[in-house]
Amino acid sequence: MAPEALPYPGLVLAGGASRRMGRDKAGLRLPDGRTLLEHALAVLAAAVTGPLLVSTAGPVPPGRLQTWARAAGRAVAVCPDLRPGRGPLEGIRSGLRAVAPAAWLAVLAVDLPGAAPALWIHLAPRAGDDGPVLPVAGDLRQPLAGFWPAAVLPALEAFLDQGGRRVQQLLQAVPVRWQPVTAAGMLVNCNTPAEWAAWTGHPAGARPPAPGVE
Ligand SMILES: Nc1nc2c(ncn2[C@@H]2O[C@H](COP(=O)(O)OP(=O)(O)OP(=O)(O)O)[C@@H](O)[C@H]2O)c(=O)[nH]1
Repeated sequence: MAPEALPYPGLVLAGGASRRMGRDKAGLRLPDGRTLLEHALAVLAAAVTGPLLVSTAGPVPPGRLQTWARAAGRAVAVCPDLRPGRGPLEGIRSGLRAVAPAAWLAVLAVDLPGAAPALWIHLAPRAGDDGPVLPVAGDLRQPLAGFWPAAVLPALEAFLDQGGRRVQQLLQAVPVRWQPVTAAGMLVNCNTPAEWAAWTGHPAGARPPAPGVE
């Protein structure tokens, strides 16, 4: 892990249906042979020192945890959605509950292949933060790579219980620190086969981006 790694738990969001991609995004392979999930686990393992969780829609086959632990370089646990099929906010809710009483959870969606550990170190929660700390590069806001606080859990639970799903809608109702970053490639997600082809054909797809994010 990076020397500046932060003392928080980490959660990789990997419970989506990947409808637009047409196959499970978590299993897509980067040019270096690792799956997107293995890559995401290695990124969070370098960024934070706390327990690592994989947020899934349900239980995972036996043996999967060992593969994930090898990728992370330390133990990994599964965090199944308490109520599956409700989108990434359900994964974050289930993750925040699983790591209680931790004050902060480092979150990374599995479909963000450009994210690097320096992003979380740049976003590090500060005294006075009482809502998610999330990156923005120009017009590109990325709510699924950053820090989510336990303090947001009551609002998040109420939002989900009322049938809310859209992350942007929740973020209008809670305080957010949008932290500017210049490395926009860290925030780009791959949802479709065309976006994936564009990413893996890009030189940055073959290696982690440069560590600086400011
Ligand atoms: N735990 C959990 N993660 C989810 C869920 N839905 C989406 N995610 C994750 O959230 C991130 C963003 O997902 P989306 O692109 O919005 O949805 P998706 O289901 O992956 O893809 P589409 O079916 O094409 O919309 C990805 O890392 C997904 O794995 C869910 O219901 N539970």
